[in-house]
Amino acid sequence: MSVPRLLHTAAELKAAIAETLAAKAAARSAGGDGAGERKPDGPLSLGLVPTMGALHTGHRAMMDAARAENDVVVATVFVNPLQFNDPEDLRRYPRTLEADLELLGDAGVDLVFAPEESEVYPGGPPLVRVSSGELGNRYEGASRPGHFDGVLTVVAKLLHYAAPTASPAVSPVRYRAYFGQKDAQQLALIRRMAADLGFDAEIKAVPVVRSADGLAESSRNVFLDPAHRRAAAVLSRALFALRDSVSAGSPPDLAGAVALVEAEPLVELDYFDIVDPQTLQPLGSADRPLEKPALALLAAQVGPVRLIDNLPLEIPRTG
Ligand SMILES: Nc1ncnc2c1ncn2[C@@H]1O[C@H](COP(=O)(O)OP(=O)(O)OP(=O)(O)O)[C@@H](O)[C@H]1O
Ligand SMILES: CC(C)(CO)[C@@H](O)C(=O)[O-]
Ligand code: BAL
Repeated sequence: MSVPRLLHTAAELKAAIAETLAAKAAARSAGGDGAGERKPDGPLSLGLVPTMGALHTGHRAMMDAARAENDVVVATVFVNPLQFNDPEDLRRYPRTLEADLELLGDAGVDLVFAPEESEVYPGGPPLVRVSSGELGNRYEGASRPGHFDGVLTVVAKLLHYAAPTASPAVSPVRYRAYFGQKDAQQLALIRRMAADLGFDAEIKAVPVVRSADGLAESSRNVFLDPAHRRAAAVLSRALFALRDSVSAGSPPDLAGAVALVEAEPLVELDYFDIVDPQTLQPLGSADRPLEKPALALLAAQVGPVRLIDNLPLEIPRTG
């Protein structure tokens, strides 16, 4: 296991990125960069993986994806107050930096940026923020007002902090940023932000990692007691039942999937819908099979925890 370098300020991070890229470039020209599948004569690459810490196997999958594709991997650990609409949720959010650093070291991450709040927001909450627009007001945004403006604002800042700058020694550098498919609306919004505001980073999605009972891994799962944890498994069961009906060529049985969740007394459903994966516009009708690939997405309160989950719905191939 290697020990990643821990940086607390944006200036330290910039310098460490430049240094690490220069070392990779030097190792390459000396003929021993260990680039694996990457072309030794192609551009160097940097992968950024933003997180809020309390890392689990879902985060590990993102680190592994970034490690496999890039010369330098940077993870960030920052519980962003701007995206919390509920102060109690922010106060109790799990913070486990020591264990996180172990996981990140094990995953071969090069640099970890774990800033204080005063580093990211030196003048207090920022006046100017990224607006998530209409796409940020639906689903999660309807239940967590301001959440996605807070997410996009911090992601924009993190993308700036970690952006590799070209130098005579290191030029050019490919820039990739990794986000989990579990937060489907967040992913769609980050893709839109990158396109609409002209960010250089290529946005990469990592599939949802689930535990053996189907529950999507999430940092907040630690707050589920055994009964709520068992009950929460109904969410993925309902998603998979819906996907099976669609794969069989039937109209999506959304009402059936909702009924399955509603039969579980410890689970209080917030929304369950079938949407276009990019625009999150509702799709599908109870009378006709789906005409294009879609996403089933849901959120529910399970005891003290708000859980979200989603599953792609592929239309069956014809012929
Ligand atoms: N089970 C998972 N599979 C794949 N990616 C995940 C999973 N859980 C989280 N991620 C991704 O990890 C990144 C960081 O997420 P975050 O640190 O908020 O963790 P989290 O488990 O989603 O926590 P919580 O939902 O409790 O806030 C996000 O891009 C998120 O989509
Ligand atoms: C992308 C993110 C790290 C921004 O704080 C957060 O929303 C998360 O962990 O999904
Ligand atoms: N992964 C989503 C971050 C949040 O719930 O604030």
